[in-house]
Amino acid sequence: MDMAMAARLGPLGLPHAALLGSSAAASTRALPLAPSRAPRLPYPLPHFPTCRRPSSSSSAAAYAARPRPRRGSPRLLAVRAMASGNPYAAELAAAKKAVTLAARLCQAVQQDIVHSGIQSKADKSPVTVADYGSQILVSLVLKMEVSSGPFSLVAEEDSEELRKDGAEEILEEITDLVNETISDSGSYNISFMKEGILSAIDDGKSKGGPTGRHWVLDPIDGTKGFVRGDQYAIALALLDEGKVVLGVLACPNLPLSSISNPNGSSSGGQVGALFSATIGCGAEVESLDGSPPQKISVCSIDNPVNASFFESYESAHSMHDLTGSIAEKLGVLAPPVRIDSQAKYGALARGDGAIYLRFPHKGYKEKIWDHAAGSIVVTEAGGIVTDAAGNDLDFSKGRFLDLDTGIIATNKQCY
Ligand SMILES: Nc1ncnc2c1ncn2[C@@H]1O[C@H](COP(=O)(O)O)[C@@H](O)[C@H]1OP(=O)(O)O
Ligand SMILES: [Mg+2]
Repeated sequence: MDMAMAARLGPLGLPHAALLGSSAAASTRALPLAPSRAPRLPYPLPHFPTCRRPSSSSSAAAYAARPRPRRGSPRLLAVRAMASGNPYAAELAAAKKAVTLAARLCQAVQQDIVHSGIQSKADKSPVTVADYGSQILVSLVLKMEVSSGPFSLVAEEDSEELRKDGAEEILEEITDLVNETISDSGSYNISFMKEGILSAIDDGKSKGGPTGRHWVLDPIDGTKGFVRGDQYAIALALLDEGKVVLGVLACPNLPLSSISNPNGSSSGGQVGALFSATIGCGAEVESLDGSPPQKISVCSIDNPVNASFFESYESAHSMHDLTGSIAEKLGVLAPPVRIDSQAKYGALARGDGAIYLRFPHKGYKEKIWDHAAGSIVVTEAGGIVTDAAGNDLDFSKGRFLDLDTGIIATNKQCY
């Protein structure tokens, strides 16, 4: 970086040199573990038939007549979208449905990991199952719910490992878990064979780019937090002509009430938050169990002395010494709040804290699925998300973000 650039004031009113400079230690406040919830699915699961369409006419009639939640057809949803003035309302409804289903699958697996103590062993297969399972569910639900135009999904996983010899058992587990989650939800009378499961994963191979529409998915953002039994998110966004136009963040372990005061819960300790935002329509939060959405906005703190700031729980993901130093220069007095995943963007968007600082170690390339959903949730809540040089994040360049300076999210007063 040249001296002229370093001398210019950057985000947070600091010179760029201060944003990219060196260290100061800081004490931390980590978000306490979310209260555990009873698993909704056993794991590992018993094996189910891979196709469960009812065969006899009487069981078919009973199956068809079972109580199911009401949902609109894609055409009806599109009409509602136009009527409500939100041109992406159908996509938003589909996105919420997709991540809610994926969150159920992930919660079941996380409960099993935590209860069995698997996280202390080298066996990563439960995480793998949840990662793939989440991506498959989101891919399948989007394809079933959003019928207009070609389907493009930029997502983290592909099926290469699952197609290798020796992966049959884990593929069967994933297939069963996906089918069981769909069946339990009561939303669809359908189940999938292994080939359908593999191709749903591979739908996520899109390269994205500046033209057309692309869904962007991190099936489990914050894998480390997921394995620890802590925070993680299912993050889904929609790009239209290179811009993020919609984002949803399912945060199954995030308290519904503010985490700025972990002892002062106002919603009975309920966990499981679903953040959503559509361009020009603001941001909302609702419970993953289906409470009505409520508008959210970033906090109005204008003096960093009164601010708290978020950063990665993992020091391998963001340089804690650098962020500590930036916070010190800003005059922030509170210790950092360290939590995993894009749950940080959600918490910032509803005003739980004022600043999120992310400075990965040199050489790390940020992927678009790690910021697309979170950034629109924050900007639609009235906040700002830029790189450390003050540039907007550019999601139109393919699977990676073209930046190497770190990311800052905050409200307009502190920026
Ligand atoms: N070395 C790294 N530096 C920065 N981020 C990383 C690194 N390794 C993985 N990540 C990603 O950082 C994100 C989590 O960041 P945070 O620390 O804010 O929770 C995840 O997307 C995680 O990937 P993954 O989604 O595979 O877990
Ligand atoms: Mg991620």
